[in-house]
Amino acid sequence: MLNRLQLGDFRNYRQADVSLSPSLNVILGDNGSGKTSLLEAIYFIGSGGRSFRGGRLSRLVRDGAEAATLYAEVHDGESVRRLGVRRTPGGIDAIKLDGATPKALSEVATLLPVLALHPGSVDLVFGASALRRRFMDWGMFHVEHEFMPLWRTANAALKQRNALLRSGSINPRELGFWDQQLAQTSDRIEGLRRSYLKELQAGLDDALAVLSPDMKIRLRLQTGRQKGEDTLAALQRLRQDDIRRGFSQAGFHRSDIRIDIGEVVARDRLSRGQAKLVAYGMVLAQLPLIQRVGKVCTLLVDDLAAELDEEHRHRLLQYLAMTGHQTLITALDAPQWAAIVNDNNALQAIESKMFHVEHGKLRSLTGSE
Ligand SMILES: Nc1ncnc2c1ncn2[C@@H]1O[C@H](COP(=O)(O)OP(=O)(O)OP(=O)(O)O)[C@@H](O)[C@H]1O
Repeated sequence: MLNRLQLGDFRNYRQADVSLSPSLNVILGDNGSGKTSLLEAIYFIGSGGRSFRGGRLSRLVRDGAEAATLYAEVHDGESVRRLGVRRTPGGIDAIKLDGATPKALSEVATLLPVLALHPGSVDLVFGASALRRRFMDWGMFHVEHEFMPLWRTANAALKQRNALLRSGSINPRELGFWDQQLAQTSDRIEGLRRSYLKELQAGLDDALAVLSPDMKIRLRLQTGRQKGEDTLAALQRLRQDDIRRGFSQAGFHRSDIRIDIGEVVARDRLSRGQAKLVAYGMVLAQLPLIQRVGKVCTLLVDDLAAELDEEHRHRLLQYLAMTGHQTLITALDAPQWAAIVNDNNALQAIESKMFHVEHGKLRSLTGSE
């Protein structure tokens, strides 16, 4: 979990230094004050340099500044690790972990597992398949040791096969070799994803039992292949079409999570509000899986009041109070937060910290920092 975060020239923050509670952290501030940016900084560190809101990453650097700097003290269960990152508008140009220099921020992404519930989360239901693939692969990356090396091998095979398809002079034996490589690694990834989705389903059932007890959602891996066909057979069936298009149409990179409600595809049936609950449920379903391998997640919850009605906000907070993961949650002001917490005894019992942010200046309302 994240103990301490320092920011320099990140979005509208010139400087910030914050010591976080291991349980609940409430960030209060008006619209445009810097609440989301704080969550975004944490997500950036934990996700290997991504943002959960769209837009160009070059905009993370404060206007007029040369580079944004982020420094985090992360408790990884055994000791405190110190991570520093510098990002210029052009990209990350320095990383330090306990004095050493990792090659990429993604190399240290196991350090701080972060999940976010935010206005874009609903895209897990309505958005493109790539988002759902990334979502399940994120979980496997944290819980399944074999996954990352396997994914890298599969990705290399995919690149080689695609390059060959586009080369204009295709040696059938060489293509056959890459078919085998891509098919073998894809089938193994598919096996891991199927097991992962089974566990995720159990977590989703638990989360929805609190969030929206009447909603029964089923998750299944969708491969896009014909019934009874394995990846190698699909690659061979699609070979001529792949050559014409210049890319591979079967493999690990085409899987998707099919989300059903009853017998219907959820995105064709659910309202936007219901889809948000499903998406939140899916994100929360990752928490127990991460916990099982001895890790603690940092959960970022942005703009809850704008996202859910009162009843579902209440239910979500009830669930969060049960999870025991480090949470940061934003709200406009103390009365709004009080209304959100309302009579939630479980939440009131949690040791929390409260912060206020105004024009990129953060101050603690509970501690001495
Ligand atoms: N690169 C940048 N340099 C300076 N300011 C920036 C930069 N990028 C965004 N901002 C500004 O930072 C401010 C904080 O934005 P942020 O999204 O964190 O606000 P927020 O408190 O979450 O607001 P809301 O409640 O409206 O969601 C905004 O005024 C935004 O215009």
